[in-house]
Order: sequence, then structure tokens, then C-alpha cells
Amino acid sequence: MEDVKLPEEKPVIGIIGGSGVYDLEGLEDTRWETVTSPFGAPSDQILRGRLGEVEMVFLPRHGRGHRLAPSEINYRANIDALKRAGVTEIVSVSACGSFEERLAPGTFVIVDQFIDRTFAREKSFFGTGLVAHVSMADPVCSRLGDALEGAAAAKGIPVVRGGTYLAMEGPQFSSRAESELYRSWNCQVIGMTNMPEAKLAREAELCYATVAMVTDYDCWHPDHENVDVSAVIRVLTGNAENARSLVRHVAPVLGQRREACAAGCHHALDNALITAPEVRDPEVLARLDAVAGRVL
Ligand SMILES: CSC[C@H]1O[C@H](OP(=O)(O)O)[C@H](O)[C@@H]1O
Ligand SMILES: Nc1ncnc2[nH]cnc12
Repeated sequence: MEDVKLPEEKPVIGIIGGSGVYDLEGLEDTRWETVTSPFGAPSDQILRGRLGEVEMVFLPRHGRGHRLAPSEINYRANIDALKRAGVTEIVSVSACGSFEERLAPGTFVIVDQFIDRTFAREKSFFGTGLVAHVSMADPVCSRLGDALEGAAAAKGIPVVRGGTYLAMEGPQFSSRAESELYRSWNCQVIGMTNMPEAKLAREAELCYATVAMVTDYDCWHPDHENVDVSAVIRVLTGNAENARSLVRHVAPVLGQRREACAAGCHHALDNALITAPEVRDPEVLARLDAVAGRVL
């Protein structure tokens, strides 16, 4: 097994690319590497490289060529693999639908909350043999959020800080009744992938933030067509340069961290394990070497 880096060491920035983002152009010294995980197969190989002095790791969430549907993604393997690869903070780049007029296609929303309506996915690294409960009160790393907001503003990218992302199972888009329901819940955007990804990143003590790139108005807006894939891809392709520019600008900022995350992400397991040490299952502990090695 690979040596897992402590978060106090030099930051390694992980980027999870969503729909339409299958590569990270502009990285230097790149190589695709296979990472094996005890949780199964990650979506693809990881692309390792650097931006100036900052070490970067990129993973295409749906695999290159978009092979995997949201429910088929092995979120546990992806997060475990990123941690094994040395990643200390994750920026997710995701397409999303908008529930508000002001959040027009092209807007980047740095969400700060999630509602998890997914139901067909493995959602925890823990369970029988080692039970843990982490806090999800603040699911997004505020430090990463600050850096992303600052970088977007500096690059003139339309950005909104804060908002609730409704994670649906998919793969079908919402019915109009569902879309109206989520609007009545005061959700700002909708997607199919950020849960359980954010939960697992928290369990793995990795900072996590998402840049939700608005591609459509879902199906609630009387003056806009119902969402379809071609519309999503059209907007995303138009936004690709903004996404690349955001990553290039945020990397040096995140690369400056020299201590564990001040928001506490790197210590999420400090008060989370509940199973008595004498009844913990050694096999379970062995596969948690990367995720929870710091506290085991
Ligand atoms: C291609 S539209 C639906 C698809 O796009 C989003 O994916 P991602 O979050 O990986 O950018 C959405 O969640 C759906 O999976
Ligand atoms: N309207 C929408 N619903 C769910 N996922 C999406 N991804 C992009 N647009 C979406």
C-alpha cells in the first residue's frame, strides 16, 4: 500500500472533474497513474501533475468518456484513492441545475450546504467492526470556499457564495413537481453526485468544496426549456476556460497551507469513533488505513 501523507505536510490539491471535465489541461509534468483501493475500482486512473510548485491530482468522476452514471460511481473508492494518492483537499467541479432566476447558466455557485436525497449508494467507510459518526453540520470547508470565491472574483467569473445543493439519485432529471418541491425547500441548485462524495471526504478527513457550475434551470422555469444533456454540455463547454482559470488561480492560494486546516477538516475523526477498541474488527481496520489511519 502507498504511504499516506499527513495533512500537515505540503498540500496536494485534488480536483474531481464532473460532467464535461474529463482532463485538466494546463498541468505540468503529467502522468496517469493507477491507484488500487480496498473499496473497489475508482472511476478512472488519476492524473498527477503540478501547477507551478503546487502538486495536483485530477480524477474524472464519471471516468474518461463519461462511462459511469451517478449511481454507478464508486464514491468510496474515489475518495480513498485520492487520499492514498496524497490528496489533502478536494475541489469538486460539478454541473448543476438552478432553482433561482438570479443563478443563470454560467454562474459558479460555491455551495455551503447539501440535502442528500440519494438512496442507492454506499455512504460511509465505517460500519460493522468500526462505527463512526462525523459531523456534517458544515459540510463544506470554509477555507476552500473563501479561496474559490476570491479566485473566481479575481478572474471576473460570475460567482455566488453560499447555497444549498440538492443531491438526487438520477439518472433521470426531476419531474416538475420535484423541482417545485426543492424550490419550496429553498434549495439553490441540484445535481446527482456531490452526495455521498462530501460525506466521504469528511470521513476521510479531507477538505471538500464544490464549484457548482449552473448549466440550466432544471424544469421549473416557464421561460426556459426543460433541461437536457445537450444544453448542459453546451453551457459547460462555453465555461471550460472559466473552470480552468479558476483552478489555475486557486491552486497557489491553497498551496500555501502549512498547518492542518483551520476549519478542522483534517481532524474530523477526533471525536467520531464509537466502537470499543477491543471489539474493533482487524480486517475493517486494515482497509481503513488511508481513511482513518491517523486515529487508528
Ligand atoms: C450531464 S447532466 C447530469 C449530470 O451532470 C452532473 O454531473 P457532475 O456533478 O459530475 O458534473 C449531474 O450531477 C449529473 O451527474
Ligand atoms: N437540472 C439538473 N438536475 C440534476 N443534475 C443536473 N446536472 C446539471 N443540471 C442538472
